[in-house]
Amino acid sequence: MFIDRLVRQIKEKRSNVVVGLDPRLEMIPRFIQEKYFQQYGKTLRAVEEILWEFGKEIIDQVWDIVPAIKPQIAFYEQYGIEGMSAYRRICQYGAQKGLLIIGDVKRGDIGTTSKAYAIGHLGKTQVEGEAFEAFSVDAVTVNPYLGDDCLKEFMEDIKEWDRGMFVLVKTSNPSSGQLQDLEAGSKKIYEVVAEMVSAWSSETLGSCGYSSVGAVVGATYPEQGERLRALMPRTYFLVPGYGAQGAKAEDILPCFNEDGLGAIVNSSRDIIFAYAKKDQLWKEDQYGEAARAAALRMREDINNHLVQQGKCYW
Ligand SMILES: O=C(O)c1cc(=O)[nH]c(=O)n1[C@@H]1O[C@H](COP(=O)(O)O)[C@@H](O)[C@H]1O
Repeated sequence: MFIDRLVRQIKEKRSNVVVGLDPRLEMIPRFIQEKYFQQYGKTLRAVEEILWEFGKEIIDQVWDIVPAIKPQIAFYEQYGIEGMSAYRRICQYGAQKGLLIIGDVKRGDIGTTSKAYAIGHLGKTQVEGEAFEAFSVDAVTVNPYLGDDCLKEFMEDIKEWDRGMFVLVKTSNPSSGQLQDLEAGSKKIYEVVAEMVSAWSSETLGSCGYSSVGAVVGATYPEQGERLRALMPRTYFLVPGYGAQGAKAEDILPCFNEDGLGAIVNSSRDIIFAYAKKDQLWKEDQYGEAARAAALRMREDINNHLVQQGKCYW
């Protein structure tokens, strides 16, 4: 099952780090941009190759030290078909390198439309009896705010194709409390969503004891993280917000269970653009090595904190 593959990789690599691929064109080293603008002109075709070369190098540098990468589709989609082509090439290459791919697509719509999203991003698209993997990845992020019938459609493809999903429960952004923290009867909205996710989680338990249906829980809200950990003991958390959004290792500790498992922590900008940080001495063409060093630092930071709490699996 997806979750067993994830936990196996976490243990083998002793790493709870997910590298987020959120490529911002203007931050990609100039020498890569110039190479392809010379070849293809200032076109979307050039951008496809720039996104591909940049992402491939990051993958080459981190595949052996992290269990998963999380390409954020918006950063590709904004460049149209060419951007989506780069997204697909990156997902396929990451999978070839043995990484689990979490497509950060944040989809969710009425049932029938969700089904089409699920087929495109998790399953196989049928054409006259022939099956094609369009963007198929190991897991996707899903927006649950249309309710259960939306999640049900993703569940079908998760079960059929052995995939996973991470459902937005408590997001990391500053305004996340505006709706998610509202009281609904005696509960907060995010607690109601957590109960929904927990129910779906129980249908896809792997042999590791966790479920292929996970939850997104922002690192920037440690108190809510603790509450959610108690509400969803068997649900794996995808925890964004470490690094650039200000969360530290101590903030993500409540998202882990006593067994040292239960959470994977994403960082995007701080890793992939580590070479450009003011306090670093990296040259532009060392951007991949800088990303590897940043991912290793993050792995050690989190592992040291887990050890101090007695929450480690090794
Ligand atoms: O689903 C997500 O991944 C996500 C949920 C959330 O609550 N907060 C959040 O930041 N994210 C994503 O996680 C990544 C964070 O990027 P950095 O802030 O650069 O580390 C972005 O791709 C966001 O879209």
